[in-house]
Amino acid sequence: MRSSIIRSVESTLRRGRSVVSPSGDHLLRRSFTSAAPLPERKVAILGAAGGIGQPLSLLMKLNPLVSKLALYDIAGTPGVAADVSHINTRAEVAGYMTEDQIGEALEGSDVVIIPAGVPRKPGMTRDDLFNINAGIVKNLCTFIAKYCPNALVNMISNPVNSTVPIASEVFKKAGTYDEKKLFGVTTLDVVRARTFYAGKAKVPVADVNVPVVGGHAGITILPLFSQATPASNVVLSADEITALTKRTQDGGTEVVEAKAGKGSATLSMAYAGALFADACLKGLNGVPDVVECTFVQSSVTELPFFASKVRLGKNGVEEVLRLGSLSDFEKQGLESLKPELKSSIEKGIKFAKEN
Ligand SMILES: NC(=O)c1ccc[n+]([C@@H]2O[C@H](COP(=O)([O-])OP(=O)(O)OC[C@H]3O[C@@H](n4cnc5c(N)ncnc54)[C@H](O)[C@@H]3O)[C@@H](O)[C@H]2O)c1
Ligand SMILES: O=C(O)C[C@H](O)C(=O)O
Repeated sequence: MRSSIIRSVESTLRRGRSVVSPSGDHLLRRSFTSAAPLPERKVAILGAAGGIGQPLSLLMKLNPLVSKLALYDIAGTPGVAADVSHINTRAEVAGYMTEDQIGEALEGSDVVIIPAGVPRKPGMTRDDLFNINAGIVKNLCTFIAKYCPNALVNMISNPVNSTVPIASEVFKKAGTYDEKKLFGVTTLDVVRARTFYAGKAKVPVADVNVPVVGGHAGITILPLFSQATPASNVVLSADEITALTKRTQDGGTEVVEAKAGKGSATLSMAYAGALFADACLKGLNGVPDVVECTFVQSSVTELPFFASKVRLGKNGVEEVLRLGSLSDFEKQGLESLKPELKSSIEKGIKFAKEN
């Protein structure tokens, strides 16, 4: 017997409503209150045949805000595109492989999501991926500047703390940089913080919100549990907050170790990437009050890039929100993360300038 949730998803899709919401906790929340036709929106995924790329392609095919889905990878895209294209949802799917097809994949894109590059193995830091992924990201961003300079770019490839600055430099060189349109995807940190907090605070996970600020690597990931909602149903000790913070910071490593050499988070990342892309599409479509944490050009601290809550709108970033009040523990965490984040940002900028 078909469950009521499946009937509800189907009827939501028929009405052209959003299936995933940026807060991730109300799967069927409507993105529009009127029955106005949805605008055409093209999404391109670069690295679409990979561990993240495949489930992300599936989730974007399920998103009724997407009218065209372009799947690009250096290998394997025809199979992924053929497979996903059989799903009876709105998005028209096309697969592209090799650089002579990347222009067609990118042209007309509103949002470009980049999960291209190598993942970690146990014992590695995200920065250990720099040597390979910096070149991949730089090359892909050169094509973005050429074929879809106005697209919102969602950078997933690690190390995000460096790949976002690399992208900014490539776009600056090409004369296409718009700081409102470049995002490091840090949604997985928020997804993890929500899950871990709900377990300890004994509150329903679907209701939880926790801002995560800073960057996306180790101690640069700073969850603000003092701002978590709803309030905990049990008193959380300082030790418990420290443990929750550490678990959020080490969430990626927890998965890398559990996968024991077979890569890093792919399924939870695809979910998080789909939430963030959905938020970008809603912003572009004029849905009000779409707020997500993301790593962007920022003046919230003295660092040129920083993750914090950002209001998304028709042009991408509408407003970078301030951090709000922090506990003493979080203030300390903020000061401790700055040197590492600064050096990762500078490393990315230096690479892009010299190569
Ligand atoms: N931001 C985050 O929170 C987050 C979370 C998880 C993983 N990641 C990062 O995402 C990246 C991808 O992870 P994965 O598990 O999907 O890896 P994967 O190896 O499974 O897939 C990567 C894909 O990228 C493709 N690729 C390589 N070079 C390319 C190029 N020049 N153009 C297009 N495609 C190219 C590969 O063919 C492969 O299909 C890694 O760098 C990983 O560290 C980030
Ligand atoms: O940990 C990784 O290497 C992948 C990703 O950044 C994550 O947070 O899961």
